[in-house]
Amino acid sequence: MSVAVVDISQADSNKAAQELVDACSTLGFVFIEGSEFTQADIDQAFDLSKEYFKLPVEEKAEVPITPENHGYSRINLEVLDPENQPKGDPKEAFNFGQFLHGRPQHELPKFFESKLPELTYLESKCHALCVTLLKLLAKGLKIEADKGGDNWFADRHRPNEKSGCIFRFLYYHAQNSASPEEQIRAGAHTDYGSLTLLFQKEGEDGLEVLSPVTKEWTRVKFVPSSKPGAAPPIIVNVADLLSFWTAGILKSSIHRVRFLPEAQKAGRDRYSIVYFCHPENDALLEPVPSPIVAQIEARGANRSDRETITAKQHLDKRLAATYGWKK
Ligand SMILES: O=C(O)CCC(=O)C(=O)O
Ligand SMILES: [Fe+2]
Repeated sequence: MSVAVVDISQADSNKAAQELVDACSTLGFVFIEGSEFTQADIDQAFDLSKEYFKLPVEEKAEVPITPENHGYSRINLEVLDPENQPKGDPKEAFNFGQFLHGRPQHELPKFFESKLPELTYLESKCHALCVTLLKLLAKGLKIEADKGGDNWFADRHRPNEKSGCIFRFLYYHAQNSASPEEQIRAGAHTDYGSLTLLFQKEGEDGLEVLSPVTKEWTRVKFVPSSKPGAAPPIIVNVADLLSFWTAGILKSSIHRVRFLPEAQKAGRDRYSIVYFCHPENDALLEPVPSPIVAQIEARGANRSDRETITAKQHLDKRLAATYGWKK
């Protein structure tokens, strides 16, 4: 099963909405073309990330990761798949919490303090793209106009309301071991929020999705840009809350990062950049008023007798499991 490419700049927004819902309800991963991102934006983001990871560890670790999931995560700290990967993932990361009034609401290493305008620009562009996609998804799910219509998800993702959104730089070190478990760089997992944007570089593939349709691992290969100056198509995946909200119609698929033996042998590094979009903390995870979702609900999914929790309550539970924080 290959990953569909959806052009969100096409004139017929109903067609784009339908294509997006089709991709999100089958593989749960899709390439988005026609966004506002330029190649220069992407280059700027990766340059910043590389400069940071090159710093001495004391400088990177000026702000270590907190239970809120903000800060520097050293190699092997994150355990995404504890059963198969008890040692943790061989990767480093820096997570920026939601940007409000031009900065994340937590301390930053000095290096990032000096880069706030660039970081704010990139983060807000990521959030804006997620809102555009959430509007298309609401359109494709035919959410009733008098219940919020195309804005139903967007109204629960307002940029200035507190949320668990995370902008993340990732660095997978070269590690030239051929053992199969060392090829797995990010253990199999699903994402916690509503939608995830993923930027990867040409020649640094590695992402694999477990297709809910074929039950096989599918490689998400880099797709080059088709328009000069535009960013290459951006990988977007459905995360847990959007799946929960739609009674499983949109698929939050299991994925992982695995280096192929060639990349492993060549001792190649990999950098990726991820934006985890989350709903506002107080958003209730109640079923969306879509006739398509209602049909599934009638068959028993997301039963209404289940307690309705908020996005924040859901996130706290997931983080406690991933980093082993005792809550
Ligand atoms: O680095 C990647 O390509 C994927 C990372 C990922 O899935 C995650 O951080 O949740
Ligand atoms: Fe992920």
